[in-house]
Amino acid sequence: MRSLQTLSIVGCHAEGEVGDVIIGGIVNVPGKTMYEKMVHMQTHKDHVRNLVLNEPRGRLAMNTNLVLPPCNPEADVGFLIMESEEWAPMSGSNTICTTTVLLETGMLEMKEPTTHLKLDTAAGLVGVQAECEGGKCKSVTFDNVPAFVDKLDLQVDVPDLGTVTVDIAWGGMWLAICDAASVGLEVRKEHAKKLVDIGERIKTAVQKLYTPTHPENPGIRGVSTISFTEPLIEEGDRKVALNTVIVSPGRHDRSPCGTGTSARMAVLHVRGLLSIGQTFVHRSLIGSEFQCSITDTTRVGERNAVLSRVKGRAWITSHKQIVLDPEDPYPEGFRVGD
Ligand SMILES: O=C(O)[C@H]1NCC[C@@H]1O
Repeated sequence: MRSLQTLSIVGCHAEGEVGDVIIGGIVNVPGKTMYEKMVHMQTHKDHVRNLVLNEPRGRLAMNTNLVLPPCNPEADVGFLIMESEEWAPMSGSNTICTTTVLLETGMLEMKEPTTHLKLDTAAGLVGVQAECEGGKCKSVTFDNVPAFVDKLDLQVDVPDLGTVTVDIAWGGMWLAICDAASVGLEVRKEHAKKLVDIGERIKTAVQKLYTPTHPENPGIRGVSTISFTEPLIEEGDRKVALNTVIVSPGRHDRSPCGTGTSARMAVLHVRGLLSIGQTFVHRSLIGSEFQCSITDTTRVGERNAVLSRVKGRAWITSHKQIVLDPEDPYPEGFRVGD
């Protein structure tokens, strides 16, 4: 069969959030770093992201990862992350999916009971520890790039809503973090549509007001997602909280969101609510969990930052090939906004 593009993909989800993985069909991407490769794809090959994520091949609530040889000599493998509106520098659920696929397909050697890997991402090197048993990757723990607070209590005027207070933090992506109760909402499925609607409106207002910039890479700028949070509660010696992250153009992350979790841990640490080594469990809208902690503090440029560890699970859901017929009238797919 003739095809303008043939991509071999392993379907996967981490704690409910889809992170498919392209394991074949794209031979090389120019660039000396994963960040340069990401920018190359963004600039010259964004049609790949559209092809896999838009209808009729994709859908709004999913991501796709592209496995590549690493640039950093310390890394075992590199990967780029495609989300509905952007190429993300880093993503927690996608790290867990990509690791699971690499090990369960034999692309990288699985060592039981523990496989240690270093993944090269556009945001930096991410250390991964996979607990493996009987050929299954039972869980993936990753040491995220340093997370830090950019602004606490930023006041933003949101049309038809009023003044909303958010924290701005970096956890591999830039997030606005907002107490759900402060806008009259709760993190539960009954409020899912309202959370999306109000979340997108707050995020747009934040984007107009303020642009956070990564101190080590000025190309990484601007808030991508918003996390609505419920208060921290104590469960024995663990701290537990519910959150949901709204991913543009308007849907819930099904997982607790790894980048959001690291960003929230940075905020909790600065506010004196989470100390180094304490277990933090972050729950999603569907009740799935990441087990997390702060392992240490560090510096990023002039800022205090935390080293955060996040653990979650992923499952392979399919093996498929995506093709593009040269006569397909929608080579980049479409969205209808419903
Ligand atoms: O886990 C995360 O970091 C993410 N999940 C999908 C959107 C975010 O990248």
